[in-house]
Amino acid sequence: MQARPLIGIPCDVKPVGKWDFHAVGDKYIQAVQHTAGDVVLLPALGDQQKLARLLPQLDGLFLTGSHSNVEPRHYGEGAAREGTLHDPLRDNTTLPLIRTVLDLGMPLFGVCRGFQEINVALGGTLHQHIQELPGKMDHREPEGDIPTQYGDAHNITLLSGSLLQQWLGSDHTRVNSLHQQGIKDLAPGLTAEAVADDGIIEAFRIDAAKTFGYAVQWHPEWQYDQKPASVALFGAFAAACAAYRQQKMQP
Ligand SMILES: N[C@@H](CCC(=O)NCCCC(=O)O)C(=O)O
Repeated sequence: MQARPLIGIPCDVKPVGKWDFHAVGDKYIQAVQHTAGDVVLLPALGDQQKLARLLPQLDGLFLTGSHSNVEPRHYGEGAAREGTLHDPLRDNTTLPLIRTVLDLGMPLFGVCRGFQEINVALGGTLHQHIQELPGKMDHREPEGDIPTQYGDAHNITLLSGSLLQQWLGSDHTRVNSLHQQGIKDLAPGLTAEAVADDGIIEAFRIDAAKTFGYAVQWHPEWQYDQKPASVALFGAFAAACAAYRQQKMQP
């Protein structure tokens, strides 16, 4: 039996007691492990990390969400508000890694913070507090238990000609929402695929991606095998990772 693709997932750096740990949320690991391939957690070692030896072993990269924000200096803005949660080691790992895997043609799938990281890595910018902008909705997670927080929160419009419109056979769907940052300037080379009713971009494709290059602002890993958009997204990512591995195995 052919070995499954290997899918890299960069870790967050989170304090546990007095120590920093490199960690990834279980729901991300389960979604990727049950759809696309065997998960390989990538420690957030930033430029200490010599990924050159590891990258050739990988067949896809998945960027998770996180409560931490991308540091504004990465998109040319000043210091964030006092008390904002950042993860500089994750930034220093994912932002260069995004550009490297795109150069390699490796399938890339970003979720929430991962969606924002790809936009920043390719030259875009972010709103830092969407809910404070005139005419914008509050995209932050609702109060309540996990099923409430990850339940459908708002409509998104699937743009004409988008992959999501093709995959779902519809012009709209409903998604969960757990973020207060969002795309302000879409990076060059990204094409919006879906927008919220307030105009916030909720999905984009990476135009120059040689295989799968896609990211969404919501959380498809929640009920990854039940929600049609989740099944479509993880299915397309899985197929791309398998094809990428197959192509690498060619003599
Ligand atoms: N911090 C950013 C990104 C938000 C995000 O990824 N939320 C999910 C956190 C919990 C989880 O991993 O499910 C922002 O606030 O926009």
